[in-house]
Amino acid sequence: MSQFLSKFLYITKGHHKSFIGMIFLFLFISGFEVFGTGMVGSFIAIATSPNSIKNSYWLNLAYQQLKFSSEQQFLLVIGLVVIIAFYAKAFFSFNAQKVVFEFGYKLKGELSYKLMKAYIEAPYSFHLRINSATLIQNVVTSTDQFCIGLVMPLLTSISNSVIILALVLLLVATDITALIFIAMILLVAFGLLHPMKDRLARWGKEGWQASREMIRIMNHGIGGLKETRVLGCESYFEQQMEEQTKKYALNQTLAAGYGNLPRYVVEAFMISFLIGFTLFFINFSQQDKQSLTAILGIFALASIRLLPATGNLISGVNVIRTNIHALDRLFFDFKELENNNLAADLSCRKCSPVSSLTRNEQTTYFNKQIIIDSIVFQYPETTKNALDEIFLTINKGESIGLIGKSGSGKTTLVDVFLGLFSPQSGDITVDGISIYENLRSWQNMIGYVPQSIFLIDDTLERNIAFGVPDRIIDRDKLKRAIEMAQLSEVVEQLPNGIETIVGERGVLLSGGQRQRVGIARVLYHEREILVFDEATAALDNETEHLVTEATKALSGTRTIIIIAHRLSTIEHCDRIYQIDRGQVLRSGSYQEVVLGQ
Ligand SMILES: Nc1ncnc2c1ncn2[C@@H]1O[C@H](COP(=O)(O)OP(=O)(O)OP(=O)(O)O)[C@@H](O)[C@H]1O
Repeated sequence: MSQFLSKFLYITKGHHKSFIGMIFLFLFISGFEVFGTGMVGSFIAIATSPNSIKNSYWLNLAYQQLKFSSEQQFLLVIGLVVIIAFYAKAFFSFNAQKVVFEFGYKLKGELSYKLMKAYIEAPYSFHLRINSATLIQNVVTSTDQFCIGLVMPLLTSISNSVIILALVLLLVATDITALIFIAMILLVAFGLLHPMKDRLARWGKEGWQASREMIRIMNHGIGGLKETRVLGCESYFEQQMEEQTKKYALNQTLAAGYGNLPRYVVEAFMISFLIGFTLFFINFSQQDKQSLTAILGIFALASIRLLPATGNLISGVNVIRTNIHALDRLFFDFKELENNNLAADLSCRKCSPVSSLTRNEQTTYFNKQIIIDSIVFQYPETTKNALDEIFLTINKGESIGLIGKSGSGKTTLVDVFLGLFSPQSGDITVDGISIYENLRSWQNMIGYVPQSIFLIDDTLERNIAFGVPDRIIDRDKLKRAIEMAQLSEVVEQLPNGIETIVGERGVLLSGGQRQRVGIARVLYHEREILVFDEATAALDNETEHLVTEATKALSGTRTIIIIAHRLSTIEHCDRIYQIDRGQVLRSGSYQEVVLGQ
């Protein structure tokens, strides 16, 4: 319980005051509820026997003090008080419900946003370990389950508990025998809950896992649709999906179905109690039948209210148990990301906070030379260094070619250079200043064209001016970038020019066209240092020639680093580094390194 509480308080940081406010609101409403219910008992008692005014201390006091002239008049006023109390209760309950919904959905929105922000800003290494299906599942479903399946039921359960407690007190004040019966019923009801606790949590968790698997299977089957179709392995994914949908349906059915079981049992118990109590009263109590009518009046009404409140409380607790895994998931991710960021900051030796800098601000200046100085980098859970004291120098305006066998460390070197991985030792300096002093500023100088270009399902224009709001897209810059990336002809042929939607991951474009969009993107963003990771791999010979010409034209004005498999694309480079097992094997001009002259 204390663990639940500490996790809950951690996730709902900043909302604790609203929680306390709502609890007070529930207390206030239950006051109306109990007062109204108590008055109904008195109303029935006076209606059936006007003498009961004299038998009750409070009724008699009110009757005398307010100077009523007749019992009918008193009954009329009590009736009106009951009606007003219930209308007021209905009004406040409706608004309290609204407050609960507003709070729950607002919290869901906030958590989804916070989680997305935490994921997108998480160290790159975090994303190498976690499947994107889990992230989507957490942002969309786990936040839903936490807010709608845990926070809201928790609030309504608190409200129901307050009502139950108040009604029980009212019943106990009416007749002490009731205390024993009520205590027994509640004990049995909660006793029924206990053995189901772990099962409900398990069903909830397995249902969640099945829905995460469903997203993963969709990603795999549809994401690789071409391969799926050509290999004819649709049934493989269909079967996997069928398995998971069945698992999901089974677990959800069990959780939802058994979650309601105690409610029905309590209902049956309550009726047994009413009948049992009446029989007990008739046979053993010394009081007259009229007081039985009055007592039963209160009990019947209290039961009408007590029943749903108890049923709702039990269902609420069960819903919470089913969704408790969402609390664990969110807590785990928020904590892990917090620790990761802390660790990243610490391992980033001289790192200063970078978030205050926007993407175009720059405090790093590059006039002479970049030195990659004895960088050592090892991937987590591996024993070998992917980069082993690698040393490179890059002068401003130079074009550098990186070559080497597959697995030699070229991509890792570029990832460290881009600031995605923090090295275990060594440094990267720009004119003598470490890039780790302000990583964001360093990244603001770099444009990157990866092996596989990520295109959003949007217009060509938004894909090139990636991440720039429409209203500040610079059309001249866009036109220049399109021309330089040899895309003008492609744009002319597209049905809506730069307004053409390129489809998910750019499926409406050819591989070479996608690459050129990636190149146009870095050119649009006018970064000083350009990194091409096998950017020409998907180009046909003619386009490759055109793009190489374009990059060649940038030589001297930009500093360029190219990882190339086709040696012809780096012929024009000022210097070639041959990488082998995370170290520089050879360096020099194209003639020296590639041709061995
Ligand atoms: N996420 C990772 N976790 C563990 N090891 C990795 C990871 N990524 C790469 N490696 C390993 O690091 C080494 C260098 O890989 P890298 O991708 O940098 O090579 P590369 O020269 O770019 O290869 P290629 O030309 O095939 O792209 C390889 O041994 C590879 O297996």
